Amino acid sequence: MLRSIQSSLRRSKNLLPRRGYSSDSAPERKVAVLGAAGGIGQPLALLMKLNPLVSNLALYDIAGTPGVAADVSHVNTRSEVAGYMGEDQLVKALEGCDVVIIPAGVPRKPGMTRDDLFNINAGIVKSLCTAIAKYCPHALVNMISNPVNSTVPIAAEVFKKAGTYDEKKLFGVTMLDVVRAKTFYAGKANVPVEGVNVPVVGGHAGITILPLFSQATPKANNLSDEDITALTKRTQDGGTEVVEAKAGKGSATLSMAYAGAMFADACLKGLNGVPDVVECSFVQSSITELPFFASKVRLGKNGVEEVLGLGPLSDYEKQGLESLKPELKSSIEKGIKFANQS
Ligand SMILES: NC(=O)C1=CN([C@@H]2O[C@H](COP(=O)(O)OP(=O)(O)OC[C@H]3O[C@@H](n4cnc5c(N)ncnc54)[C@H](O)[C@@H]3O)[C@@H](O)[C@H]2O)C=CC1
Ligand SMILES: O=C([O-])CC(=O)C(=O)O
Repeated sequence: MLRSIQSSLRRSKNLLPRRGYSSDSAPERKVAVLGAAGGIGQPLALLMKLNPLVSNLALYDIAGTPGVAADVSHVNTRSEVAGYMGEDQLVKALEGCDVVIIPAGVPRKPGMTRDDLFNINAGIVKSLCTAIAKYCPHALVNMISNPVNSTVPIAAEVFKKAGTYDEKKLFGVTMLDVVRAKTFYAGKANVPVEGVNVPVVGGHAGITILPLFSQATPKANNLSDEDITALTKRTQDGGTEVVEAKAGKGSATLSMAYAGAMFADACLKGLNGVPDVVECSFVQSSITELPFFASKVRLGKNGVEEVLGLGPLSDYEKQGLESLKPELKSSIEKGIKFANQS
């Protein structure tokens, strides 16, 4: 069973190392999941337990982690698993971490925007990042908690205040937008999804999510302008599609855990010196006038090695880019303001 999960993950996109070393020679890497007992946290914990690049897996939450950790720890893979519960144990969870993944916070219910989560999640992210600055200031931080367009700027401000900010080490996880764009494109273009690539830029909410289908590979000649508009809208509304289908029981958890595990795996590969690891992420950026922006990023031994440019855009995408800027700008400013006044 494990073999078949691992080989299907390997087939789907190299969650396991491709080259350079086997799991026996992979360096020690500690990964923490903060919010590990939640809807995303639990399957993400399992997927990180399946990743042979991880040697220590720390599962932290305000409640429920002993059970999740005991359960996941029985899986016969490389990493040692430990559960930590409550603020007193946060230091132990964070000490020595190479990568910290944060899916802590409340999810949406039907009718809510991601920004409606700000009031609760901003405080959670702020306090977790304060602890990260103290106990593992050099870790790569993978921010999943929404609204990502604001929680990443909050994290940056907290780290700046603590004197530990390194823009190469802070990532908003927008991988689920890429996962969705690939799936929807493959379905519409009728091509095998395994070989599909679609960059998604901008941010992670509604129209700030801008999939660049003009750059999708393999090229599909069977898609009309209407198809591209529909694919764009479906990618932008993918989160809402799941929120509505779950009808009050939360938002995407399983697909998010998959996307989060893929992104953390890319970060670990970069840290380990695997060349040419490129994924989309919401990072500090100068490719537009906005201080944070999602785009393709090359990952390396220090985190972000290079923020890649947008590449050629279609007229439709150029329009989308201009339309998203005011909303993204105000979400970024909201995060910065919160971090500095509270
Ligand atoms: N970036 C993205 O693409 C996506 C982001 N999300 C976001 O991820 C977040 C989590 O979603 P779910 O796992 O579905 O929610 P959930 O409610 O199932 O789980 C959240 C977990 O966070 C924990 N938590 C709350 N405060 C905490 C704190 N101070 N320290 C540690 N843990 C804490 C809770 O105890 C709970 O176990 C939400 O904000 C959601 O909007 C969800 C899907 C996609
Ligand atoms: O839609 C939500 O609230 C959760 C999320 O960010 C996503 O699924 O993309």
